[in-house]
Amino acid sequence: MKKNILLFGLAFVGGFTYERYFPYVKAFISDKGQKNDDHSFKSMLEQGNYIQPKVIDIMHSSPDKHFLHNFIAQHNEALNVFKIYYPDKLEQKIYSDNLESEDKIHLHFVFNAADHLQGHSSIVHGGLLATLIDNAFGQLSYLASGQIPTATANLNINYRKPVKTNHDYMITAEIDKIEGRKVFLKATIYDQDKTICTEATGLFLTVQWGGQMWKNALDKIKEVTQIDDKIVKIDQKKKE
Ligand SMILES: CCCCCCCCCCCCCC(=O)SCCNC(=O)CCNC(=O)[C@H](O)C(C)(C)COP(=O)(O)OP(=O)(O)OC[C@H]1O[C@@H](n2cnc3c(N)ncnc32)[C@H](O)[C@@H]1OP(=O)(O)O
Repeated sequence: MKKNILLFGLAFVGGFTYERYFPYVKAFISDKGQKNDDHSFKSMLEQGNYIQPKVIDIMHSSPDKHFLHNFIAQHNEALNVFKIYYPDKLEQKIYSDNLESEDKIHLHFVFNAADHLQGHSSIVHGGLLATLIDNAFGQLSYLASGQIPTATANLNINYRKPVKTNHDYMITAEIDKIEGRKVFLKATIYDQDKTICTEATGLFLTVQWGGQMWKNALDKIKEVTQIDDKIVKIDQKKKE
C-alpha cells in the first residue's frame, strides 16, 4: 500500500515537472526545426554580439504560441529562415528586470520567405512584410516600455524595392522616442547588399490587455535560468 502511494506520488511529481518544464528545456536544446540555420547576415550578427532571444524559442515550443509563431509552426515550409536577434547585453538586462531607458533597444530580424509567401511571382507579399515589421515593433515596444503590452495604433510602410522569395533579408527595428504611453518606432528592410527595400514607422500605445502570455514566458525563462545557475554553482562546488 505504502509502495503504491509512493509510486503514485512519484508519478504525479514527475508528470508535473515534465508538463511544466519540458517545453522550455526543449526550447533551449532543440534546433527549433529550422530548415536552414545559416544565412547571409550570420557572421555580421555574431561579430556584433547579437543573440536570439530565448523568449522567441520558448514561444515556438510553448502551447501559448501567438499568431506568428503558430503560423510558422503550422506552415513549416513558408519561411526558410526566421530569426530574431538583439544585443546579448539586452538579454541579461531583460531577465534581471534591469532595463534602463538609456539602453539603445533595437533588434534585427532575418527572414527568407519561400514561394508559399509570394504575391506576384517570386515577390514576397507586402502583407507579410507588414506583419513581420508589426511584430518586431510589438516586441521592441514591449521591452522598451518595461514589459507592458502595447498595441499598434499606427503603422506606415513604404515599399521601395521588391523583396524576393528565397533570398535573405534583414529587418532592423529601433525605438525612435517614447512619450508617456506612446512608443514611436522605425524599421528598415535591407537586402544582402545593404540596399533599402522597405521603410516603416509605427506608433504603439501601452495597453492593459494581452501581455500575460509573454510575461509567463519570461517568468519561465527566469525559473529555468535560476535552475541553470544552481546547477552551475553545484558543479563549481564539486570542483572546489
Ligand atoms: C523579446 C520579445 C518579448 C515579447 C514581446 C511581445 C511581442 C508581442 C508582439 C505582438 C504585436 C502585435 C501587435 C498587434 O497586432 S496589436 C492589435 C492591432 N491593434 C489594435 O487592435 C489596436 C486598436 N486600437 C485601440 O485599441 C486603441 O485605439 C488604442 C489602445 C491604440 C489607443 O486607445 P486609448 O483609448 O488607449 O488611447 P487614446 O485614444 O486616448 O489615445 C492616447 C493618445 O494616443 C494618440 N493616438 C491614439 N491612436 C493614435 C493614432 N492611430 N495615431 C496617432 N496618435 C494616436 C491620441 O491622440 C492620444 O494622444 P494625446 O492626446 O494623449 O497626446
